[in-house]
Amino acid sequence: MSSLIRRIFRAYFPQSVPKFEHTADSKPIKFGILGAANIAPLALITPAKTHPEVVIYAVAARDLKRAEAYAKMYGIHKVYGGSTSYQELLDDPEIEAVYNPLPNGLHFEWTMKALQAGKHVLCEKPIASAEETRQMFDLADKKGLVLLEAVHYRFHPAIQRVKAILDSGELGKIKSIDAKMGFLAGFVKDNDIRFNFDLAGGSTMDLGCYTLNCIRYLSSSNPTSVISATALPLKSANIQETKIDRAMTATLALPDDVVATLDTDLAIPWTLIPPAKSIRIWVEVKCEGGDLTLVNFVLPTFWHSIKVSTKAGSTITTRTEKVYKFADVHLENGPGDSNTLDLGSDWWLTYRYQLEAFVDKLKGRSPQTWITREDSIANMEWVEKIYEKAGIGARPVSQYMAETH
Ligand SMILES: NC(=O)C1=CN([C@@H]2O[C@H](COP(=O)(O)OP(=O)(O)OC[C@H]3O[C@@H](n4cnc5c(N)ncnc54)[C@H](OP(=O)(O)O)[C@@H]3O)[C@@H](O)[C@H]2O)C=CC1
Ligand SMILES: O=C1OC[C@@H](O)[C@H](O)[C@H]1O
Repeated sequence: MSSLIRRIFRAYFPQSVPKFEHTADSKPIKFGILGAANIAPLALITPAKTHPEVVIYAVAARDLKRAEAYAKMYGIHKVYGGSTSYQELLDDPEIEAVYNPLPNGLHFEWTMKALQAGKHVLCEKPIASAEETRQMFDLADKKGLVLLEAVHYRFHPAIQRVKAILDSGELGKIKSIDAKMGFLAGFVKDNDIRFNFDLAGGSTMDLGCYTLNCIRYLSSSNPTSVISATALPLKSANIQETKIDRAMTATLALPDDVVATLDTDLAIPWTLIPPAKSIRIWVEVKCEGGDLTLVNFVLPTFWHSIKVSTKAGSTITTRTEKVYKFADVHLENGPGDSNTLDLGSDWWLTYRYQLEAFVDKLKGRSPQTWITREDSIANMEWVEKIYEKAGIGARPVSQYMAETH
């Protein structure tokens, strides 16, 4: 328990760990944030405090007062406010990298504009439609800029350890993968961007992008078909949006007779949750020689558990692993540099590992993990196929006519 509290404390109050000071020579990368977004403190501002090569330099918000209050609260030097503030931030020559945590439906427009302005971009998940994603990476490539979809959980050693166990053959061939992510009702409010169809909301976009990504990552494959997909609409007195999937259940066929299911829910009814399942963020892989379950694959820093059961005849042997930093992990032929084992601390959030990789890429170093263009595009293709199969259609694409040169 004490290490749980210590991890959470250090993750949220990185001032408590040995500090570094930026010097005139250190020339940190100046980041600008588009929007005074709820997620930015956890996903970038706090992780940046322990990265010696990063400074969160500016924030833009549609309302100046909101931008000012946000900047004050998080110690951000420069503020842009008002209806033209996002573009003004992009035009700031001091800024080298832009974090785009806008609603999903605005990712395409503002990432394209950021790339046009010559900025590297860390764009929140789910990145955009598959076709838009292609255009975003084409432009990034053309401009020689870094673009990364913030699929943060993939940068953490816990999921990489799970992948290494599966790839090692210890459990034999994969038969099925079941990935779930959901929140109890009330966590997401009716007016949240996640329940707004025009802003490309829905649980498959918000949570399904993780579960699908996890299925694709652990199986090292893309689905071959969507066998079934059922969307549950949001039943709310305030929202009559039938195209918003409060919840989605989909079954996917994968190569080699692997079957996967994903389950997402932005408002799980309280009565349906037995206490043991109250953390509804897990992936379970059944193999010919045993099973593996990772509980809390998305935010493993706080707490997670990797349970591995191997079968030998009628004997089942079970062990539990926890992997908070790379030094804890056995990654045979693991990805990235040979100094992987030195990377990270047990309190590093997935976002801190992700920031390390983003900066490494930007500096021309070799990141420990990367989410490739192909990975981002394939994930969105299958999100769209799930929506089509469920009969509620893919999310609307942006009306923004991008300059692509
Ligand atoms: N990586 C992760 O773990 C997480 C990722 N996310 C992703 O981050 C993104 C933002 O999520 P979250 O921080 O919860 O979102 P917020 O509700 O905080 O919205 C983000 C910003 O969007 C801006 N915005 C611009 N136009 C609109 C509009 N028409 N309606 C509403 N907001 C608008 C607002 O900017 P302004 O301040 O200028 O008004 C707001 O600050 C999403 O893509 C989500 O999927 C979210 C949570 C976790
Ligand atoms: O990690 C997350 O948890 C909460 C979700 O609603 C959010 O969008 C997601 O990225």
